[in-house]
Amino acid sequence: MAAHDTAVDSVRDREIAVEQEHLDKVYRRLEEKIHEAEFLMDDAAKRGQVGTPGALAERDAQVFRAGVHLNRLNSEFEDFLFGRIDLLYGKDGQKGPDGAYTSVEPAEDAIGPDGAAEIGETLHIGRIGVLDAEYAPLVIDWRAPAAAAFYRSTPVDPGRVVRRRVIRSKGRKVLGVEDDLMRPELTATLGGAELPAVGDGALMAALGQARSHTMRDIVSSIQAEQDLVIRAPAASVTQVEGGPGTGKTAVALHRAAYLLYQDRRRYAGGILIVSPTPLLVAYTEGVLPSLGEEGQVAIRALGSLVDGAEADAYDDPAVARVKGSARMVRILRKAARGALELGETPDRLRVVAFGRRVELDADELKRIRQNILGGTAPVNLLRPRARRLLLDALYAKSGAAARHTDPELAAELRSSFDEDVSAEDSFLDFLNAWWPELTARGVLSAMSDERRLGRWARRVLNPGEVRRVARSLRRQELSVHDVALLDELQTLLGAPARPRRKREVDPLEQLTGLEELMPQREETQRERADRLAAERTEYAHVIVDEAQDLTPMQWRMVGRRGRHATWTVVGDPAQSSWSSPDEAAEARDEALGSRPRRRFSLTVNYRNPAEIAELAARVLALAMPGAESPAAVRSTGVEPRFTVAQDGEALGEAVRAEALRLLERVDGTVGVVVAMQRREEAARWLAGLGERVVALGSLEAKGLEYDATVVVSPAEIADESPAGLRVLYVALTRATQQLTVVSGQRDEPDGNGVPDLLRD
Ligand SMILES: Nc1ncnc2c1ncn2[C@@H]1O[C@H](COP(=O)(O)OP(=O)(O)OP(=O)(O)O)[C@@H](O)[C@H]1O
Repeated sequence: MAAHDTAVDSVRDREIAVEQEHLDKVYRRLEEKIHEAEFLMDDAAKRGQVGTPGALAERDAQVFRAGVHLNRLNSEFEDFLFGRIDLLYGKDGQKGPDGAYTSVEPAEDAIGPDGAAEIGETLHIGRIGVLDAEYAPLVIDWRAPAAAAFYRSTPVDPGRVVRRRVIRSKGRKVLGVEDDLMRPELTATLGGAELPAVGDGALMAALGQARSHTMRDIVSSIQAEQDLVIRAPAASVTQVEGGPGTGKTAVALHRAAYLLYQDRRRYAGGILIVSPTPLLVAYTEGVLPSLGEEGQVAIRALGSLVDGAEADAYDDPAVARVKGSARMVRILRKAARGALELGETPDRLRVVAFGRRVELDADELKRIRQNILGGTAPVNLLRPRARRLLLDALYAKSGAAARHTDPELAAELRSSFDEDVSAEDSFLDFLNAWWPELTARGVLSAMSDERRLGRWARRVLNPGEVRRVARSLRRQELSVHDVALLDELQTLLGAPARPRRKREVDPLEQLTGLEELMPQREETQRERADRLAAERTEYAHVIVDEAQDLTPMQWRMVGRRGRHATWTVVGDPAQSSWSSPDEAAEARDEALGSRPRRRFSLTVNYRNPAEIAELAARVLALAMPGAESPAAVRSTGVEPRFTVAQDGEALGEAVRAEALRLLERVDGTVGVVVAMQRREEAARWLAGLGERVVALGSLEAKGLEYDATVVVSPAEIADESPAGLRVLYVALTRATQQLTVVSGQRDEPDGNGVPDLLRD
């Protein structure tokens, strides 16, 4: 080893030892706190044995606090200290509108004339804050205002930061440090000794790591432009655009954690994160617990937003195009009302009142129905009105009204008439049949009858569209697009009155603190989020990921969940798989209303190496001429690979061989992206290759990433739908390291195997 390397290593070792010392101190403090918490619980349990109401209440409060504390400490114990900044002397910052400190300039005399500067303050940053026994911070929470400098400082705009350090640790052991000097021109000293810098920067180390099937948090390497979004004030709408791999999903998730930290009370109303697919939900939902949240956040796929529905099937593009379009609103309105006539609708009402037979015939009933439906109120909620108008008509027909002129007597007579008639079985049976309680599922399946749907969709859909939609609704399973229709129907029908669940009053149940501590009663974060979500119909903040993909009907569905919310909307128009972006934009504007918007854009691609980004840019130029690709932050020197296969069996063999080859070359995951109709076939091609490799339909690849990907037949993917080129762009931007494109004949590969669509 060269002398120079040895010297570097010894500096590194010394710096690691310095951080180890600090981490040890933090752990000692955490242990003290755990002992305190345990003592409190113990003490509380003893008091509990006394059993007086006062002691019980006190025990409850203490146990609760101790329990929460212990839970937090235990779950945050791993790897929670990750950063450090060394700052010049300066004034305390002032909070800007986004909660970050704005006044970050050093004091006037912080830097000497010769560029010498003494470090005035050192802050350590972690996933939660820890104070020492004197209440001085040992670690500050990454979301605290003072931590913003860790993310925002750059050599161009360093503020007070001289050195930013990322600390890597595992359990109690510090493994490494990576420094960035923000003011390399200074001769900075700390406690009289020169301030050293080691490592090549933490970002690159993070980006080069192998990918697993779940996303990691990026708290130790959030970049300045991302931090601005994460801490943007929650008022109104925060709109974020950025190309593939610019961290939109990561930023959206960290923003949820930040908002909760910053205003826990407000966001106890819940944060909803809407994701396009269950795969992306599964990929991202692990990120939040590691950020220390407690279940106020619900991550839902578009197909699971409606209670009781869990859809992940896709309609074929032609059907999806109709079902997602705002044209459906008119059809559903008709269906919700027309469905009243579906059963055996009686065409005559006969009752006996005051000893006489009174009857309404078909014409009279029809008029009454039209009168009731004149307004826009939800159909199920019109039932009381239906009852009243029927009674009015029966009363008028009975001639009883003529018997009394005295208003008081007339009113009495009328009410005893109503009582008489309403108690009659024949009247109740009639009402149930003539104005049945409708369910959204029932109406949706009524739409599967082609003739009926044709009537409801007259002048909205053409006969071909009616046929395809009706046929798709005859399938057993719900599709993702059906869910937005269900939600619309639920609004049009009005919720049937649901009996409120009564909570058993069990004194033990009320001891929330005990719940926290007893393992058998502990809810997982998922369960808690599910329960809170089920009880919630609206949220305090709604985050929409991959927003470019929401159809107009989906925007309406999501909009209902955030009528009074603030919003964060992240997306990339170039990745939109919806064929009519203008129509979707209109629906989005309707959902977001006139709230003011703040726009941000993210410009750096952290996922794809330059070699892959460059290939994808060719497709972007076809899909959206003039659109700019984000700049790739690194390059690997490995060019994308092209292979050619005949369609059919040879294609499967070529794909399998490529997947095997890539499995040997990367440590993490391999994703094989095929056109939607080849999904099942592709799963068979890859059978037995193990869990590291996954087959995906083109639409399922949204938002995900793999160490290596195989994109199968670009032409097939591009031809799938009018938005096919944009879907292909998504497919080509999933790899963090290596990409192989397998072409079939249809791709018209050239002599090098490069398909027509990907040629320069
Ligand atoms: N500051 C960062 N530090 C480390 N990794 C980062 C950073 N920002 C983004 N990444 C990584 O880059 C990858 C892409 O991020 P993410 O999936 O959030 O991008 P995206 O903009 O949502 O992409 P797409 O539009 O393709 O879905 C992820 O692996 C993420 O962890």
